[in-house]
Amino acid sequence: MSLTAKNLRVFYGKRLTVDLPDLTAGAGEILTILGPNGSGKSTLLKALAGVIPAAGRVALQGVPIPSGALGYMPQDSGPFSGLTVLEIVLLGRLGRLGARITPDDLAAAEAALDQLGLLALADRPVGGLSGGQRQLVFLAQTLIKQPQILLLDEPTSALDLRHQLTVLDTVRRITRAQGLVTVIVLHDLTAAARFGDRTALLKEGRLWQIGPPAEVLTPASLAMLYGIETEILTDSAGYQVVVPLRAQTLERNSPCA
Ligand SMILES: Nc1ncnc2c1ncn2[C@@H]1O[C@H](COP(=O)(O)OP(=O)(O)OP(=O)(O)O)[C@@H](O)[C@H]1O
Repeated sequence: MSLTAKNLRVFYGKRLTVDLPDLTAGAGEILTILGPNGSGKSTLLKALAGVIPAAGRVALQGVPIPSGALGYMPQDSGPFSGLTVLEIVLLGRLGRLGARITPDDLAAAEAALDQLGLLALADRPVGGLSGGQRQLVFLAQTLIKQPQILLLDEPTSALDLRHQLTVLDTVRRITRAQGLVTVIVLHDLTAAARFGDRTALLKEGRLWQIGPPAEVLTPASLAMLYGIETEILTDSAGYQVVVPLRAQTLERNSPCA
């Protein structure tokens, strides 16, 4: 099973924001998407998820992605209702919920909450949670869909270090065990090196480099992409650790300037 995108192009007005001739991600693989602010990462993920208009073709095994096969977690999951954590997570099964919630639905929701350490919050209104807790709740909602394709936009941006590890470990375990195609937008280069099988570097909406993290996350590529000097170390498990040393001066015409 593989996810393919061919000639994917997204325009905001007249501006070509994402232009990707060819991108493939395989089953059991985690593809991380990296790039500076404004380089088009979220737009690419939205186009893959089909939530914004895009030219080109996105397919799972050669056919359009069935909606039930897709688990997409956007960067912002608000606005927040008065629904409880359990209710929000159950909404992830909306496509399968019948006229009533079955014991299976409840068991699946509780298992997803338990997996992310959220069971104690089950009856709390989601609007009263911290940003990190809400991020975990919406991840649980995405996972309970049991999708074949997992598209996660900065899923750990609000999380403390323990929860970052828990979430990325969980996502990796599920990806491997269930043969999911997982695409994650991240800003954390070290996390991308540790949890990604391949890394795609986006530059001004184009796929600038793609490959195993050890090949694409080099001081030279990071200097060109982000305008930073870095040192790349290796941790005791053999993963790269990217240490930012200093930033070069931003150019006036950089995408985020
Ligand atoms: N709805 C929109 N309408 C018009 N332009 C948009 C819209 N959303 C994003 N853009 C622009 O498209 C470009 C890419 O935005 P996108 O959010 O995809 O970048 P990103 O790489 O995810 O950035 P970040 O790292 O800051 O989240 C930016 O220049 C942004 O200003």
